[in-house]
Amino acid sequence: MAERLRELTTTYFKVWNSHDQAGIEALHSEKSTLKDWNAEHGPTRADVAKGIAGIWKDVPTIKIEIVDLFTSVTNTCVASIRVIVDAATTLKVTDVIEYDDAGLVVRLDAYVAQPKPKVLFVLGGPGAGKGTQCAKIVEEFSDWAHISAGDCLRAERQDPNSKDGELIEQIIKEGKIVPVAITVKLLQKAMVASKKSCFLIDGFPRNLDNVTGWKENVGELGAQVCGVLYYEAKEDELEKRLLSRGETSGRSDDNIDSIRKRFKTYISETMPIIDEYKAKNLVYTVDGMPPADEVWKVTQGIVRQVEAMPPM
Ligand SMILES: Nc1ncnc2c1ncn2[C@@H]1O[C@H](COP(=O)(O)OP(=O)(O)OP(=O)(O)O)[C@@H](O)[C@H]1O
Ligand SMILES: Nc1ccn([C@@H]2O[C@H](COP(=O)(O)O)[C@@H](O)[C@H]2O)c(=O)n1
Repeated sequence: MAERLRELTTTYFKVWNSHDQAGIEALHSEKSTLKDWNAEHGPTRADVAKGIAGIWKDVPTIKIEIVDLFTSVTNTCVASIRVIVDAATTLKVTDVIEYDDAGLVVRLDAYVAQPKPKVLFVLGGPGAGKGTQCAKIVEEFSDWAHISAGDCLRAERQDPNSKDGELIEQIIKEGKIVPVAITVKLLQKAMVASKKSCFLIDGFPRNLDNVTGWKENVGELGAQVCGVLYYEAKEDELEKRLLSRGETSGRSDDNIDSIRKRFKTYISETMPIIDEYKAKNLVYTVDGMPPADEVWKVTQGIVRQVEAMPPM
């Protein structure tokens, strides 16, 4: 039975790829249905074939590749397939195909996997230019949203109804890291609200607790982490930048005491995380010392590279 189902299914996709309407009709039983994420055809084979021919007409380049076939003692074959729409678009689809005793398709249900959102973590010392570069990215690349963990926490602190506001304020002033249960919830809320497909998660993950919290709450099912965009700059330059920003930012941590505490936290808690990602070859290191427009040229190239990565 298993071998027969494999043969029938392989033949089915061969005919499908030849875009032969009469050929595909002949592989369906007289009473046959087809349902996918977009449409429903049947209950006759002529109607199903007409529906499939409509897809070929709309997308003449469309092809299907079999990834895997699953069989059992039933007369149903589950096919994991790749639907190659064009050079830029491939869909991961699972077809559940039920055959009759004559080997004709009586029912085909197709399910599409939603591509996972792409994520770039953005790290670097305080004042390294993360926010400045992220703002440029979202201006140039329309699929991307900039979500700053620090901004999320500052907004939460401002919310008079938040039970975490006071704790966040104390921790930010001390240059320490807020428990991830608070931060990751805010990040997820911002991701959902943005309706974008690619995310710059700025200032995260800052420590091991952040890494664990991301894995437990978002994880590999929730996002495709494409790497870490890491801005490297010297501490004395960063101190100058932050003191200058502090003249107008109104941030309670842009003062010399908090700045020094933030550096300490960065060295002891964030650097080891960056090193871990480096060991996994996931870090795009950018020299953050030159003027912002020069840093941008490098940043731009990296985002293009990440955009070109196949979705998972
Ligand atoms: N390449 C650069 N050269 C000089 N100044 C810069 C550069 N990039 C950013 N700045 C300035 O430095 C300050 C800090 O930049 P920015 O806010 O982008 O850093 P950040 O890494 O997001 O900081 P934080 O982690 O504290 O939020 C800002 O006043 C910004 O205008
Ligand atoms: N993952 C994070 C990010 C930030 N914080 C706290 O916010 C402060 C400001 O962050 P910026 O990225 O805007 O500089 C930071 O010093 C931390 O106190 C955090 O706890 N967790």
